[in-house]
Amino acid sequence: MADGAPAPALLQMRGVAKRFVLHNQQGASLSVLDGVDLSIHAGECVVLDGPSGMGKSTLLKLAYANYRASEGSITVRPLDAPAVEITAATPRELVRLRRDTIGYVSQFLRVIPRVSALDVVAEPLTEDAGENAAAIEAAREQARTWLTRLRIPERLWHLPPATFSGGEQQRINIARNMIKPKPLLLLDEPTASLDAANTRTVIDLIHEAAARGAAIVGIFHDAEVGDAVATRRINVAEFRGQV
Ligand SMILES: Nc1ncnc2c1ncn2[C@@H]1O[C@H](COP(=O)(O)OP(=O)(O)OP(=O)(O)O)[C@@H](O)[C@H]1O
Repeated sequence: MADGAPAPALLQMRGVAKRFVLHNQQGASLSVLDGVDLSIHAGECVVLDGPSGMGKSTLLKLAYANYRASEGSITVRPLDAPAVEITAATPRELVRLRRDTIGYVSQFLRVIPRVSALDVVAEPLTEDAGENAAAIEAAREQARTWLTRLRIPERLWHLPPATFSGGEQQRINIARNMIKPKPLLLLDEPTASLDAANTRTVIDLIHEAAARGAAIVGIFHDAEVGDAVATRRINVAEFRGQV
C-alpha cells in the first residue's frame, strides 16, 4: 500500500438489498434492507442500532453469507489475500473465509454431537494443526485458558455442550470464535444470556480484538454494552426498503 493511502476496508457493502420471497404467501416479497453502503475498517467496532425487525441480524447474515444478497456487492478482505466478493464466492471459498477470516457469534451454539466442550473450543486451531501432536496439545491448552477466562466450570470441559445452559453455550460459542484471531468479527447479541461478570469479560474481549486490529460489527440489545464497545454506530433504519 502506498504511504498515506487509506487502508482498504475489511468488510465493504455497496448498494446491498435483501428481499425475502415468502413462499407461504403466494410468493410475496418482503423488502428488508435496501441501499446498504458501509465500510468497516481494522480496529473499528461498529454497533448496529434500530428497532426490532429492521434487519440488523439480516445484515450480519448477509456478511457471513448465510443469506444471499438480492442486489449489490459485499466484499471481505482476508489478511494476506485479495478481497473476496462473497455474493459470487464458491462454497469452497466461503468455507475458507469462515475458517480464517470471519468469526460469527450468535446467541446459539451449533452443537456437534459427542464432541466435548474443550474440543469444540479448540477445533478452529486443531483443524489447522493437522497431525502435529504438539500443535494439537497447544490448541487444547489454549482452549483451557479460554474456558477458564469465560468461567466455564472445569467439571463441564469434557462434556458435550448440548445440555449446557443458554449462557454456558453462549460462552462456548464466544471462546470458539475468539480462540483463533480473525480479521472480521460479526457479533449478534453475544451477551444476551450472560451475567454481569461474563458480560464484562466479553466487553474486554471485544476491546482486545479491536486493539489487535480486528474489524467488528455487532448487535447489542443491552445499551450499556453497546456504549462500552462502539467506536461508531449505524442505525439500520436508514437502510430500510419499502415493504
Ligand atoms: N429467512 C427469512 N425469511 C423471511 N423473512 C425473514 C427471514 N429472516 C428475516 N426475515 C424478516 O426480516 C425482517 C428483519 O429481521 P431481522 O432478524 O434481521 O431483524 P432485527 O433488526 O435483527 O430484529 P431484532 O432486533 O428483533 O432481532 C423481519 O421482518 C423478519 O421477519
